[in-house]
Amino acid sequence: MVADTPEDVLRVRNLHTEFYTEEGQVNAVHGVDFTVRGGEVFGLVGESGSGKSVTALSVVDLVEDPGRVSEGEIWYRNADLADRVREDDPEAVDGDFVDVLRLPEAERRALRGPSFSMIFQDPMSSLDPSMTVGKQIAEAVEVQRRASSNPRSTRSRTQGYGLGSLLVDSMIPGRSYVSEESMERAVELLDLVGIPDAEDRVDEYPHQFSGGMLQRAMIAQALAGEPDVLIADEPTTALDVTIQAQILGLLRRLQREEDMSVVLITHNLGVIARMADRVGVMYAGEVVERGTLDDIFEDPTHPYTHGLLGSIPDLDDPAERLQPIEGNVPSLVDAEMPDRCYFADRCPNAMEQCLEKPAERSCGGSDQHAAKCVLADGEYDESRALPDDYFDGGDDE
Ligand SMILES: Nc1ncnc2c1ncn2[C@@H]1O[C@H](COP(=O)(O)OP(=O)(O)OP(=O)(O)O)[C@@H](O)[C@H]1O
Ligand code: NI
Repeated sequence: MVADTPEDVLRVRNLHTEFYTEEGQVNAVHGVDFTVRGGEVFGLVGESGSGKSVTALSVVDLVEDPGRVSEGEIWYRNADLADRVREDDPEAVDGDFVDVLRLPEAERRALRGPSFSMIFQDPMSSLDPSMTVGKQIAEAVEVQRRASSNPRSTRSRTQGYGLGSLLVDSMIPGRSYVSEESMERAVELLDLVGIPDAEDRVDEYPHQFSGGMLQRAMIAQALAGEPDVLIADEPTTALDVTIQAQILGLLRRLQREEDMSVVLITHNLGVIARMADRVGVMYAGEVVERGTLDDIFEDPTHPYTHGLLGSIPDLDDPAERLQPIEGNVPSLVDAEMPDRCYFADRCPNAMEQCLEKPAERSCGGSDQHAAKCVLADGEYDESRALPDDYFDGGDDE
């Protein structure tokens, strides 16, 4: 399938994910919109706590208690799935797209592997230390095989052959089953991700692998289901620079060769610059700016994006320049969230208009370039600037 303009694979709309804690409702993801196209790298960037991971976990249905997706739509393009679902729940289908948030639990879980797959900063969050690397990958292959052997049967899907239930099965001693074929595929996958002597290493345990090799093994496991979308959450943060570059190169190569979309989550704009086709910038649970790599790097609109890019030098204290933006990530506790632009108290360009919550506006430039900021379609007006001490002792600390 060759298309001139890549089609959307994922359309996330107005996503809200909240945690219900003793401190109150935490709005980790608060009205997030973004689109991922076929075969691209979509970068999600933002400071710690901005909601990148929770956004990703919401897509793959791994948000843990006390968290819950409370609102929004996650449209995933999959014609077969759309055909199957249409009859039972026409509301959940739009052309070839299915809103996965409306799928029954088991059906949703079954997407993990063949549709969406996720890798993390710590490979040991995905790998079991007590099982050989090869066997773990082979098991992930089995999941895919079972899924594709019966692609049109809603019934078999709803019985759930998600990775979770499979892992539970395999934990019963003697019950674990992987075919020779799957094991061979595991060797292929280890080879594909650049593990030398894959044939031998397939029988080794995770502790026999170096950090970089473990990361590769986790990627192999994530690829076993031949996912349409691979979500990589800070996949290289824990690695030294050389290995980091290798893993990023690997992800790029795989994304091209396997025609897979990658959602790359990082707080490192260097990684984004090197990898991403399009970018979403997150702040306080929102995507505050999105666009092509050029839009974001050459023509950033939101002062937060400027701040991340380091284009606002801190003249008062050069030592602080390593810290991207002054001030703290705001509280996401619902009751403490102000009814205005969440960035206004840190914004060098805050104006009276910013005391109202900004809607997303088009920035001009590429048609995908948009920002939740009054500067997207207006000029900075010094005469309406908020005084420097406006927020001191006000609704913020
Ligand atoms: N299990 C949880 N319980 C309560 N709050 C949570 C939980 N998980 C995440 N949050 C909240 O959700 C917000 C977003 O967290 P998230 O992990 O998505 O940030 P992030 O952008 O991925 O940051 P980092 O770069 O540090 O990984 C945080 O403010 C955090 O307090
Ligand atoms: Ni995170």
